[in-house]
Amino acid sequence: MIEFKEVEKRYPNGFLALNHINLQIEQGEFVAIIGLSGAGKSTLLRCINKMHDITEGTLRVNEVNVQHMKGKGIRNLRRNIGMIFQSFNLVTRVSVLKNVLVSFVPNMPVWRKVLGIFTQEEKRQALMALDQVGILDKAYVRVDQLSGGQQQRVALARTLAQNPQIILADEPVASLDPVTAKQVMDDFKRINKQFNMTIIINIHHVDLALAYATRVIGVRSGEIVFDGQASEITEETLAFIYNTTNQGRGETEHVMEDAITEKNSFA
Ligand SMILES: Nc1ncnc2c1ncn2[C@@H]1O[C@H](COP(=O)(O)OP(=O)(O)OP(=O)(O)O)[C@@H](O)[C@H]1O
Repeated sequence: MIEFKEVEKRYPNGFLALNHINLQIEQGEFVAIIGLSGAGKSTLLRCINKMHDITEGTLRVNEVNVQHMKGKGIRNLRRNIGMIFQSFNLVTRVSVLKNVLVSFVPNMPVWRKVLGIFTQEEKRQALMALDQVGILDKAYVRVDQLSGGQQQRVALARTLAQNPQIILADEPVASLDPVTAKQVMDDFKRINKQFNMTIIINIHHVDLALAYATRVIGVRSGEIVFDGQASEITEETLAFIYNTTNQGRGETEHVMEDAITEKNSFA
């Protein structure tokens, strides 16, 4: 379980990116985090695996307090939490299989790391992970010869080989075409069901969020303004999350007004 209690994240420059975050995510949930650009989605996600440190409150992952973790504790936390990025983060000049085998490196003795030697069991696990995302036939192909969707699947296989309980995905389909994006979301859904892995995705495509996630968290200006089932989301809720109602004046409106004022001052 992931548990935020009154969490705040203030960046070193003083900017308050997260405020009053109270959240419990149970093992096996499929959660989509939505909100405007700059709302705090990535910050929220990256606090979970300690890529960012929270500045107030408590954050626990499987009952363990994350903010006091150091060295080995952080490595153990990250072994249990896979992370997927929009940019795939693969080594493109080497084979798909080598990229997946890298997931075993944190557990390897130094001499094996230096020599890049992997056991038969590690190779078997890496190939199984590739099979789970449907690209086993690409195992010996160089990553730069794959499409964007295939590369994201390699990234997913690398995370799966690590056998985590939780997968955090930061805009995993943002750079993919709609059909490929759907295929990658299908992979996430299948993995979520098959292995009861918790999946938490930051996503700009609201239609995909509603179609795939069972729970949706709406973030606006660093605060959670919606937390519920995807089926509960209405047009009004979305307008509120995305700040397009009369309830709040969005930054866009200010910018538009400033632009009009500026234009008139030149008239
Ligand atoms: N290192 C940093 N120092 C100061 N402010 C930061 C830092 N990183 C992010 N921010 C600010 O924190 C806010 C939240 O950023 P974050 O990246 O979490 O938003 P987001 O909702 O993920 O946006 P996007 O959808 O564009 O990725 C933004 O206003 C951003 O400018």
